[in-house]
Parts: sequence; structure tokens; C-alpha cells
Amino acid sequence: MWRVSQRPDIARLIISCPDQHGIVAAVSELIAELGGNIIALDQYSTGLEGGRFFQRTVFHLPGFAQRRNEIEQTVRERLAGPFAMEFKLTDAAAPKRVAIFASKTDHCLLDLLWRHRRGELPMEIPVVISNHPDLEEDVRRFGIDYVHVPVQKDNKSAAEAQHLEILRGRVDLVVLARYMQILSPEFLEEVAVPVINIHHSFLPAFIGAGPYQKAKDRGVKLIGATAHYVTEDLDEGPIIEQDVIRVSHADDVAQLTRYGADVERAVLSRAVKWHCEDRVIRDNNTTIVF
Ligand SMILES: Nc1nc2c(c(=O)[nH]1)N[C@@H](CN(C=O)c1ccc(C(=O)N[C@@H](CCC(=O)O)C(=O)O)cc1)CN2
Repeated sequence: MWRVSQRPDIARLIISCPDQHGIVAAVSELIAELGGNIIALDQYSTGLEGGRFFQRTVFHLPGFAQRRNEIEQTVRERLAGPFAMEFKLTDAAAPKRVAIFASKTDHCLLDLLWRHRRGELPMEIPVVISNHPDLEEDVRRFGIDYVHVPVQKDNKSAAEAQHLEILRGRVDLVVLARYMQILSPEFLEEVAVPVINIHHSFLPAFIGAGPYQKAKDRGVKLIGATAHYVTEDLDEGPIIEQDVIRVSHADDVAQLTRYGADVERAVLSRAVKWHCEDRVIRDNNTTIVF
């Protein structure tokens, strides 16, 4: 039994544009004219008066892979131009190429590798990069390449240059699985693909380092985790997914860290899966998740 995400000839058209009458009709008519059959469609509008419209359309189109360039050009001419539309046209059968960055903490990294091995995440993992050697053996057991790139205060730009050399042309997404180095604006510009981070707090609470200690000191009754796109503003990027778990006064920081780890890895895996399925659309500093 094919899962939709694996079947050949399944395309996804992701659009955003100023809202106006006739967008859904125009998209549907064009897909039908091209010989496609819509199998899923989600849309959202922030309002007709000056609002923006977002839509994710999944359709079956025999020979899509061979006709992709022609279809993309037709979408550009018939939709993007007339509706001032931004769009992305993807092949659902083409897994996203995802590089994972990690430091010493293993739970988020191993959760992604384990779910990937089980076929739960529609992605390929060409490489894991870490600023520590600790996790190399674990990663290689999954048959995945591991590159140790040490990072110190005085060599950050050289380390990032090495990262870019490893990643160039090989990835569609970078995931920071508790990677404990702040990425420079230059790196984010150069890598030119989305970067997803898991922050171990329920943002916007407790931005930056040591959120579990901050949570303990504040006496919160809920702790959480947040997966977000990375921007140069630390932990302030568009939120993709969050979750929380109850805690009590009796829990010390070590217990908060243990409870939090389960939330972090579930939140990150959901965010990565939804991104790989083209379900997440950025709208300034927020996201729409279909
Ligand atoms: N440009 C960005 N880079 C990173 C982000 C981000 O949002 N924008 N998120 C962090 C992850 N993170 C919290 O989730 C985080 C990681 C590291 C630090 C930090 O202070 N790092 C120090 C070095 C610490 C060390 O060597 O152990 C530093 O980089 O100087 C704060 C928050 C990942 N990167």
C-alpha cells in the first residue's frame, strides 16, 4: 500500500499571495487543465481587506516528474504573475535532504535518526555535523556520515566555512538538534536553506541558555519545548511547533531536564516532518502549518 507521500506523480503546490476573489478557482482550474487530480487542499486567509492568502494543494499528475519544468513555468505565467503570488512546486516522492547539527546532548539527534530508520520522516540524512566527537559512534551505527568540526570562540568563522563546504549543494534543510553554538548571520545567509532549532523552553519564556534552571527559579508549573526557524535573533524565529508537560515544586532541575527531553524530541520530530511534507509556510515572523 503506497502512502501518498511516497507515491510517484504526486505534486505539492504551496502558494501565498495578497487575498482576492478567484484564487482557489484559478489554481484548481489550472491543475485540472494540466491533467492533475487534487487529492488534498488546505487554505487560510488573514482577511480580504489587505490580507494574505495561503494554500497547500496536493495533486496527482501522471508524468509530473518529467513535466515539472513545464508545469512550473505554466504556474509562473498563469498564477504567480496575475496574482502576485509566491509559490513552491515540489515532488512528494523526492525526500528532503536534511543535515543535522548536534553537540553532546543525544536525545533529539537519536530520536530523528531512529524515526528516520523506521521510515517515519520523509527525508534523507547526508551528514551529521557536531562540534564534539561524543556522538560519532552512535551516528555511524545508523550508517550516516559524521563530521566533527570543533568550534571555539576564536575559530567560529573558520568552523562555519567548513560547515558550508560540507553542506554546499547537498541539503534542503539544516536541523539543530540541541546544537549549542549560535549561528552567524553570514552563515544563515550563505547556507541559503531553512534552519530549524529546538529550544528547550516554551517560548517566548526563557530565551537563551539554561532554560530549565530559569524555569526552576521561576517556579513554573509547566515546562515545554519549541521548534522554530532560526534567524539571527536568538530563539526569536518563526515558531513551527510547541508542547508542554506539567511539573511541580518537587522537581529539581535534573528532573525538569528529563521531563523536558521527551517533549523536545517529540516537538522537533513533528516540526521536521511537517517541514519535509511542505506543510509549513512562513508569514513574516509566524507560520501557517497545514
Ligand atoms: N542564529 C541563531 N543560532 C542559534 C539559535 C538561534 O535561534 N539563532 N538557536 C540556538 C540554540 N540555543 C538554544 O536553543 C542556544 C545555543 C547556544 C547558545 C550559546 O550561548 N552558545 C555559546 C557557546 C556555548 C558553548 O560553547 O557551550 C555561543 O555560541 O557563544 C545559546 C542558545 C542554536 N544557534
